[in-house]
Amino acid sequence: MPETVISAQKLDLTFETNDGPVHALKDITLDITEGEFVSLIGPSGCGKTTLLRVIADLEQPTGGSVSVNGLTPEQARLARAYGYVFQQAALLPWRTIEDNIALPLEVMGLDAATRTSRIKSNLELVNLSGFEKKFPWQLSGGMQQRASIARALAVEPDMLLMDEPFGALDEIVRDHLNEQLLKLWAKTKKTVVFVTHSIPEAVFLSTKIVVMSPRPGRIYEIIDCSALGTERSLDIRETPEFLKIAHQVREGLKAGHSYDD
Ligand SMILES: Nc1ncnc2c1ncn2[C@@H]1O[C@H](COP(=O)(O)OP(=O)(O)OP(=O)(O)O)[C@@H](O)[C@H]1O
Repeated sequence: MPETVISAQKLDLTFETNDGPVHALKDITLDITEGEFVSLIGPSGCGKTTLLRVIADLEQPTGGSVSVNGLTPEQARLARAYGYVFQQAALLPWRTIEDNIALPLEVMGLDAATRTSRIKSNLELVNLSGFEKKFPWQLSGGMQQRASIARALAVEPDMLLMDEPFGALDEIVRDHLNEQLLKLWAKTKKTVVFVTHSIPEAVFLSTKIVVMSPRPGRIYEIIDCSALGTERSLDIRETPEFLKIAHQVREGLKAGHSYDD
């Protein structure tokens, strides 16, 4: 049996703002097992990013609990259990690609030889070998995101937390990166938690889709995508199985949303 690596139990988070409390997460209970690819999907403001940030110890819940690899989020952060990839690549413009990837490795105190070998192997993984001496601005948006994925992987985390990493890219580049990410996931066997607004992206990538709804942010439905198998090419998007799951997600989003309006 695969192990549960992320477990959220009755998670609640209310932000106190000048306009009053904002109930960002309500009663979130979710288990993610090792090696799963889980997407969080839902309309703007339903708490996707907040949930990811709670897992990453960037926000503190006001109720309930989360464990990551059996640790508290803080312990898991200190143990570098996960790499975090943001919507914008967030690479330092004055550092080359290799120096950007080296940064967290320097913070970890790794020696130069280990740093060099991790930079090399992770740039290979994201098909960016040969670009180590370039600066971020010399790379396309898609390449910059691949570099930021390499940086996240270089610390050798068990899991990747990805907050709309391809949201700012055009659809053709996004399709390509989705295919590459799926290959990378198959190769590295990391557990991935992935925030997206895109139904096709969620269905294409995921083993499980968490449909969320807003005000307060909560889980409306969890949809299993294992019927699509793990070997997926973009052509799969034309198949009845794919369209059926996409329809189910769309219906879930509609139903979850209308609940409030
Ligand atoms: N630091 C904060 N202070 C106050 N309110 C916040 C804070 N962070 C998020 N919120 C509010 O919490 C709710 C959930 O926000 P969150 O960013 O998690 O949603 P989301 O589903 O990721 O949205 P999007 O798809 O637009 O990124 C929103 O109403 C948002 O305004």
